[in-house]
Amino acid sequence: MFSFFKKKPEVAAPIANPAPAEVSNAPELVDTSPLEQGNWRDRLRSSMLGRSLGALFSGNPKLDDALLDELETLLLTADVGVGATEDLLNRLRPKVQGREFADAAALMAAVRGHLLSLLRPVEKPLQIDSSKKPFVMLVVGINGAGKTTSIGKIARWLKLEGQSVMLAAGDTFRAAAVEQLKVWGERNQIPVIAQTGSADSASVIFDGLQAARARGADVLIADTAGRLHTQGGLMDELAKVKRVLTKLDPDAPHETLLVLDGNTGQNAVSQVRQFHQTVGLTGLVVTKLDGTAKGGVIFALAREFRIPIRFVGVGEGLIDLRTFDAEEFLDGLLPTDLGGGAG
Ligand SMILES: Nc1nc2c(ncn2[C@@H]2O[C@H](COP(=O)(O)OP(=O)(O)OP(=O)(O)O)[C@@H](O)[C@H]2O)c(=O)[nH]1
Repeated sequence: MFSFFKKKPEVAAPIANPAPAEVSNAPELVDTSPLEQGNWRDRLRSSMLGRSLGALFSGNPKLDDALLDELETLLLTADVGVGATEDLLNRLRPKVQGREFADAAALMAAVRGHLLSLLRPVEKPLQIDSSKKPFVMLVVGINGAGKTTSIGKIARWLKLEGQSVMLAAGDTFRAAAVEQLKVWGERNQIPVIAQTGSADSASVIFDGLQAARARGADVLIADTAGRLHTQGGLMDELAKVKRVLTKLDPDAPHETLLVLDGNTGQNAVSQVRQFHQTVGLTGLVVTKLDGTAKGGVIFALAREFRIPIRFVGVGEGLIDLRTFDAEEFLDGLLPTDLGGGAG
């Protein structure tokens, strides 16, 4: 018998199931503009990778081995990772030695082309499969990565796309996280299923799925408590959440998203590995790329795991989410003012 039948779920927001047409008129929505795909450059320009590549390639430097050594150091420092850096350098070195690049801008264009080829395979936007009703998204990650904030942003985006969304407050460790989720829900008229005094995340999420089914919601997004990927017991709890969901829907969750702080550096690689082993990830969200994140870890992750990057977080506000677009990301990250053939 499951202990999660004992607690009575609490619904923290109006149980409205608005038709898509009502959504954009809902007065509670703070901002009804869709996700902006523009202004990536504004948001990403302070990243270390962008700034240091700009400095390296400006002033038309001599194209030689010393420049490539500097490029190598720069990429490693910006968390691009040893594998991805070596791949790039192994391609560039013979071309630089054979004087195939007319100037720094042409070399920069080759760097961009290589980085783009790394990111292309992970540029797979989230698709909500309407045959799964509700489509269940489980959101996991370490403490403070930005899970709850990202859920608020994704929920708002889905609602603007015409989906009816419900949230399950499965972060039962941190009372403030439940409150935070309720605030996101209230602002966007999205029901939030929570339990008072429950320590069992699986229980809340199970209730959430039952409630979402009962109300015919299109999407259920389940928050979970932050945990270190090295904490075996807490990781087991996530596996339990998955098991419990399959009691109601053998295919659930349909999307398991790991939220990663873009400032985490190479540790992100071990986070992805551990979470993937425990819950089988289907997508990544990389947050806080608007700050001074080094910005390179996305390349390391793309090369190592090829798990789709669904979204990136570029700020704390509800609209500060972007569906991952490799070209836009590179345009935002890489310097543009070298002149010549860097386009
Ligand atoms: N600048 C910036 N801040 C962000 C972004 N995403 C989240 N944050 C901030 O990061 C902090 C942590 O976010 P939460 O959403 O509470 O993180 P969490 O993973 O739910 O945290 P736990 O519940 O402790 O595991 C908050 O101050 C957010 O405003 C982002 O894309 N950019």
